[in-house]
Amino acid sequence: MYILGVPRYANTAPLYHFLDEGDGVAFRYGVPTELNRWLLEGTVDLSLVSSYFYLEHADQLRPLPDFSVADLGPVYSVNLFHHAPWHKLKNIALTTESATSVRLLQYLLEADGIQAQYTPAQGGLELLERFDAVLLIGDRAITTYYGLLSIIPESVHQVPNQIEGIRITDLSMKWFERTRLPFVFGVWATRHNAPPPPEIVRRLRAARSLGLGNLAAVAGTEAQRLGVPERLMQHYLWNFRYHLEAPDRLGLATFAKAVGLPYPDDYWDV
Ligand SMILES: C=C(O[C@@H]1C=C(C(=O)O)C=C[C@H]1O)C(=O)O
Repeated sequence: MYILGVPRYANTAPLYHFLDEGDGVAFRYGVPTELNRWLLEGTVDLSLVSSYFYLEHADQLRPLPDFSVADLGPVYSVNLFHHAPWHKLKNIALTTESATSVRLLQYLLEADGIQAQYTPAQGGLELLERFDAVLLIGDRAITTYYGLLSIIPESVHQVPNQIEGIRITDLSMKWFERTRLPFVFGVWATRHNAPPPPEIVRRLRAARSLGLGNLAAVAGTEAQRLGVPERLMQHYLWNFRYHLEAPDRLGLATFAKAVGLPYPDDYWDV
């Protein structure tokens, strides 16, 4: 049985919604930090991994050439929630689900000359009683944001970045303001010694085509699962870049350089 590591997030549903288990393929669900670990351990064969984790373990992992969770500008689900202004942040609670966004946050703060203390913590906005800021990603970031919004704005230019004294800083937007590049949060990888079977990659690509071609159906399912309006989920999903195209690779290379890691530029030829 070939085991696929599947994220538990709405943001990857367009890739998996139309992918069937069976015919030699089984799913194992987890959050990015779990998937990262399982891929390295060998308990999954092909998986989404955090881009930062991939860069750190490029001696052992090689990505598919054309799969990513990336975006240009806002992502809406990698959010720092905080009361104090960005430049005053000292004491930050970090999601335990993410490798990439934790490193991205640290980079962005240090680039602005801010030295903060970081504490892994589980929870949501209640952590703001003990910390200056809390970093959330994925479904939790989306539902937390939605919980603060009293209306869904008509235009993206009306999405508030401060609600009832809580500031919402979108880390991908911050990255864009600094670099003018896309940000790659996740790639799909296998271990060096285990090339991806072409038939599986073909199935993944076919599922992605169906998912993106039928995005309203995918968004409908995910909106219901998370209890958010379909219109919000549709916009959230069509904003992603799922093909690791040249601008995304440039963004990834720039992130590697920013965090002092080599960028291998080495993908499976599949
Ligand atoms: C954009 C997101 O991307 C996810 C974030 C990841 C990370 O930060 O390590 C890894 C994979 C992505 O699916 C998100 O969950 O909000």
